[in-house]
Amino acid sequence: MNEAAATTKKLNLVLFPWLAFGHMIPYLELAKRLAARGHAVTFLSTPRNVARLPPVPADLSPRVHLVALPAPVVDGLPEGAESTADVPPEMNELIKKAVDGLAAPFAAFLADAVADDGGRRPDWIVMDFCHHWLPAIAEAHGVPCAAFLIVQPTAIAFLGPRWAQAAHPRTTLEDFAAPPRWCSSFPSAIAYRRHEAGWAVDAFRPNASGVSDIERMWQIIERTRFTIYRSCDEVEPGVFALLTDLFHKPAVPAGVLLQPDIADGNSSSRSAGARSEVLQWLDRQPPKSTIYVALGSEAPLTASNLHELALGLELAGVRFLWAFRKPSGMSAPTSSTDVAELLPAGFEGRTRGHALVWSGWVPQVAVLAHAAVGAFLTHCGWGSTIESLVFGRPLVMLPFVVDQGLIARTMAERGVGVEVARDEVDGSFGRDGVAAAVRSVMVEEQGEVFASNAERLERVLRDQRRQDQYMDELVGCLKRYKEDSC
Ligand SMILES: O=c1ccn([C@@H]2O[C@H](COP(=O)(O)OP(=O)(O)O[C@H]3O[C@H](CO)[C@@H](O)[C@H](O)[C@H]3O)[C@@H](O)[C@H]2O)c(=O)[nH]1
Repeated sequence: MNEAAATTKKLNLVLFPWLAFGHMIPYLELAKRLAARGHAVTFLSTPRNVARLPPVPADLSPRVHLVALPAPVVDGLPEGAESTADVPPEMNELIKKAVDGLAAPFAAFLADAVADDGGRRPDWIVMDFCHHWLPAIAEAHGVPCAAFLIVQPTAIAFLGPRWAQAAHPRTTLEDFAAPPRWCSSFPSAIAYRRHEAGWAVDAFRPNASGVSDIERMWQIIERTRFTIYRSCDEVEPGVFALLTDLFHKPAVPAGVLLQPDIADGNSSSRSAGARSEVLQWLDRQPPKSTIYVALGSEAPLTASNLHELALGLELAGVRFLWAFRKPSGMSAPTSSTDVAELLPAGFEGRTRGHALVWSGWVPQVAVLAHAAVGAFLTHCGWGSTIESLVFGRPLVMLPFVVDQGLIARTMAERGVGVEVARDEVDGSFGRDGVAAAVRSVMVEEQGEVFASNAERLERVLRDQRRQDQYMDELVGCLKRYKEDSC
């Protein structure tokens, strides 16, 4: 193909995320950006997940095909459970078994697409961390694969490639509480705390799905041509060069993948009543007066953690909007009375007037875009952290599992927030620590430093031209690496 034809050629891509909405949504954002550049995308999942995805804008929908593979039956998985949102966190391994059960339907889908002479042959398959069986199927049909990982790139470097684990084996909590030798460019503070490191220890061990998470990820990175990440050098300077070096494969940024119209708070502030109720409450609060509190759905909070958090917010004496989730192991609150029962006695009465505890879905991006929000108390999921940075909201950080501790350390190093003080060994925290962290960001003088650092990063990340350039460069890689395997 000559150079001009290669530049204009439109690609046909298959995107296949992990069965979790925190993964499907950024994959859909990637799909939309590829479709906006004229490429065709087939988005694979299972029937209930496809039905629950947000709609694709009409101008892009002709080029984004949502395809539902039949959901496999997995022993122990409740009927209709097709994503991590449908099961308690301890059942996530069964969702991985469900992913593995998609190998045969995927093989049939690919054989059919490759055989089709109507132009459905994929140029690329882009997959998530857990589809370790997929590259072999794709190789048999001569279709190249790329990985798209939506956790923090710094955390992937910290967990390291296979050779690093062989050369410097890590098995204990202490091992993961120290900076790895292969990340000498990291600030020394970037490591798990002992109480968070159990997640990393477990990730290196085979789990109920039969394969460890790290083994899945290593195979994906090793057997694909390059790895795409949801981040950019402005957020994590130097990490892409480090990852390319560590894994001997190109590590390519996709940018922050935040929809500009949502980013401006438009589309998400209309529609469903529950959404607008939260935003209407924010409309009545003064500018930058309110801290938004949300700890994701996976945080292993205990009832006592929940009380200390509540009492800490009360003690801080600032306005707050709390996207309330029940601690795992308890049944989900269905009414405001249920929520009140999970909170300290009298809490709602004492905070009414300057706080809203909301147990339904919160339009988080629109909330973070709202002028009344001054900071975000977060579990440091990568999606939440990026959303906060794009709107220049400083962070009060309470990380628990996966990459969250490493994200918190990275953001503290960048000066955009502070962690809630915790016991180093058991991870417990108290109301005084919560109140001190909230006040240091929302009330005290040093809060201005966090806010101005966050605003500086916001300005850089809102440069849409730069973000578009990341996507154009990614498309360039898809074209280049299709011809020359790397
Ligand atoms: O009421 C809600 C609840 C969630 N969200 C959205 O849901 C996403 C949550 O994503 P994230 O912050 O990444 O949280 P989790 O899904 O809990 O995070 C898991 O996945 C992340 C990768 O995305 C990892 O970094 C985390 O460690 C892991 O726990 C965000 O886009 C939120 O805006 C809402 O809009 N409203």
